[in-house]
Amino acid sequence: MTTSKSVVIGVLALQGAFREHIAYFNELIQQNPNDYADYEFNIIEVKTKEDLSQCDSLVIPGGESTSISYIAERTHLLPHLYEFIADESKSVWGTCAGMIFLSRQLLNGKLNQKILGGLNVEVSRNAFGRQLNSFEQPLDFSSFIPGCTNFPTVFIRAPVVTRILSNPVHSQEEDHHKQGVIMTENPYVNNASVEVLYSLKNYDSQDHDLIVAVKQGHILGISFHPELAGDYSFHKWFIDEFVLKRKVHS
Ligand SMILES: NC(=O)CC[C@H](N)C(=O)O
Repeated sequence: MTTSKSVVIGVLALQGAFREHIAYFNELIQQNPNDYADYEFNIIEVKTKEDLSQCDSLVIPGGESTSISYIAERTHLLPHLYEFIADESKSVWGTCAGMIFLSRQLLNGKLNQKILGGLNVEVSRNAFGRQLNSFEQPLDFSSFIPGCTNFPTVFIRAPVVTRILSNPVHSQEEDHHKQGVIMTENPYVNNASVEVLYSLKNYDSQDHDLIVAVKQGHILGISFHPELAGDYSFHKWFIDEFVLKRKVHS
């Protein structure tokens, strides 16, 4: 008899679209029994440090990054989140507000908003302006997700990555003297290199590219909401390329 390996994926359940992520993971695991025959998955809500301590992987959903930060602080979860994302045997995925929460520097944070660090990037919240508060666009992610040529992305008051920060940290680039710029208080610095997975090309009036998906070692950050796409490809790729690779190698 073979015993299956237990894998726990936690979804931070303080605020935002955590139920949708949990449903997507459960459905895709059910629909792909052959791929996951060796594993027993448990997808759990994370609200406390006890929940977090069970997890091999953590997903931080979209929602409102200020609320997620304030609740994490009020419930004393922040130091445990700092520690979790610094553990490179784990995998971490932030979507939309979750990516904001994982950044090392935030251009337009709210007063006392905290960020976890982990991704050596600068992020801007609500970066698409009023008329594009929310939009949907099919994108070709096949350069990193095999066969995923037409993923229905949903952007809702979405952030973008405005800068890749250098490593080690140079204090002069951190702009902490500028009003509204928030820096992480987490001492952890991710030493893997930041890979830009996807940019929207020539996006604004000055033809800038807008970075909407990045990977840095064990951490993934994306600007949009894959748990509203009606397509499990992104969740499957996260399990296959992040969760199981880390789990197997740890
Ligand atoms: N859909 C989202 O997660 C929006 C993010 C939100 N604008 C924030 O700042 O947190």
